[in-house]
Amino acid sequence: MSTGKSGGKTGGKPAGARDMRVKVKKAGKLKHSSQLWLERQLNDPYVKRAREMGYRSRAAFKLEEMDDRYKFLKSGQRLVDLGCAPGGWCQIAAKRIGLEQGKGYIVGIDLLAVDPIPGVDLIQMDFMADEAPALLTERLGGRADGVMSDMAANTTGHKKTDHLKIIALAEAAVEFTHDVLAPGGFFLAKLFQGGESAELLAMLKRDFTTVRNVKPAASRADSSELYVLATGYRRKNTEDSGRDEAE
Ligand SMILES: C[S@@+](CC[C@H](N)C(=O)[O-])C[C@H]1O[C@@H](n2cnc3c(N)ncnc32)[C@H](O)[C@@H]1O
Repeated sequence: MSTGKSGGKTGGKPAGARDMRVKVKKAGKLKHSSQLWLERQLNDPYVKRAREMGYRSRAAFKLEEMDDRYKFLKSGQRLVDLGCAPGGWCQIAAKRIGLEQGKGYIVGIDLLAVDPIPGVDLIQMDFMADEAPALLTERLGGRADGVMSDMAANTTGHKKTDHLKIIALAEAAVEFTHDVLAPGGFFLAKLFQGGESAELLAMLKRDFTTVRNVKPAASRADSSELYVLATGYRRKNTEDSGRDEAE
């Protein structure tokens, strides 16, 4: 397993960013944590850059940067985006697979409503709902070339609980991936550093040619957020294996 630190200092600035910190005065009923959040947003060069470039989230830069480095997004791919709101990853992926030129397909799912993105098929639903995997599979109408998950459950502030919640989401994403991914496909998911990831990573190493941990520069340095990128899917899909056994 290699840890791909994609260039530069993690949580650094995008090219061309200037220093001019904004401080938020304690206003009325604003809680201290909200004040800090607002201050961080106002001073975050990626937030500013995302606004300038018309990206819906600073997360867009994470996908852009990971793909610049590992080149897993390709023209004409069929992709699933789990936890897609507000749509930054969909925007980047759409450009890179040529969606506006009629190439490829993206289906995204989120608990939250997402404003339409040209060509992207959007579903508002809990991915953990029993019917979600079947609905996504039906919309895909065939194998996927990549499954991406940036899903993050609301944090409780309790580190261990938060880690277990994100692992549960990632495990469900892996299970779904086994049902839909085409041979050679990729899986990209958000994880957080912590003990429980080891088993998940071992599972992925069995089924993919290459498994990497990636911390893009746009991922805040003070966060334990980490992505796992698995490429070269080599396991037979559950559906196909079942068919083989029956034959
Ligand atoms: C960090 S945001 C994703 C940002 C997105 N990649 C972008 O570029 O705009 C995480 C998303 O995961 C979604 N999410 C968390 N749990 C989910 C679940 N069980 N089903 C569907 N979406 C979920 C949240 O609603 C949230 O919008």
